[in-house]
Amino acid sequence: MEIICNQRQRRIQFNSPAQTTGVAAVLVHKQASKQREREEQMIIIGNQRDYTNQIIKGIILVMLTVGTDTSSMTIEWALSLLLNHPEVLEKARAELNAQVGTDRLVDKHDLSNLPYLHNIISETLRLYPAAPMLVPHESFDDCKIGGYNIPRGTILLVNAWAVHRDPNVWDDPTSFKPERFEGLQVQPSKLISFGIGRRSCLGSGPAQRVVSLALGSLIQSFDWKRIGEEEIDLAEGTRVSMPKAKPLEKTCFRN
Ligand code: HEM
Repeated sequence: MEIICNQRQRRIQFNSPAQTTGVAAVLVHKQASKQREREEQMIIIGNQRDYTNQIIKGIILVMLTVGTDTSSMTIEWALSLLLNHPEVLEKARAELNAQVGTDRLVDKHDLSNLPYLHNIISETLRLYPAAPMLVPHESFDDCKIGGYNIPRGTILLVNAWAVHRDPNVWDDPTSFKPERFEGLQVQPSKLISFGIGRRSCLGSGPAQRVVSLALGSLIQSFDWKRIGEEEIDLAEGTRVSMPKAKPLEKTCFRN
């Protein structure tokens, strides 16, 4: 991260062609123009906060860390669920074959035609939210939640995992049923894998697209009939080892 920031700064210093795509480039570029204006090492956004080198690096590191584990974990859970629900996998494959065909991998233009794939991802995020307790929030005023008086300044955790498995909210909550989302506009307060409100996940749109593309390509590429063997083929001759599908409930939270 240090290297990226320094390199961007050097480019600006030596008047290299401005590259203003990518978060690092945009932030460092803004910093440099303000720097020239104010001859200081900081930029002020909204007169509220100084964005120093350290803060820029922090922002980028947070984006990288919160964006990678969450997405890869969701893809892993989705694969695991598909391995244990071959009928769902077959339906997803049929949708991909019909909408994308078999001579190329899914791309971003296909995503709007793949509702069942989206339902699989929603159902995966419902059963295995990557952030089961979201992130801690602090009440900025006295308030009442579920009949409890919460004083201002209390750290609050939201148990998304429990909301997603609440039988008062979902039918047959512990079963993996992507069909439950068919033709359904889910209330935002029911499916809160990306949080809710002003501090909800900034990357929810891109994250859903990335997960859809990765999962769709995997479904297309795997030689699914051979699951259970020690190794299976991915597209273009890559081989990966593949453990036999195990019952999921042994590895996750319990109600
Ligand atoms: C499946 C993938 C992801 C899941 C499940 C997820 C989930 C979440 C959750 C639960 C929160 C906290 C919301 C709250 O407490 O109300 C959050 C915040 C955040 N997420 Fe994600 N996230 C994902 C991917 C990403 C990606 C790809 C990025 C960006 C590259 C990203 C950027 C952020 C940021 C910046 C915040 C903080 C927002 C704020 O505090 O205002 N996330 N995410």
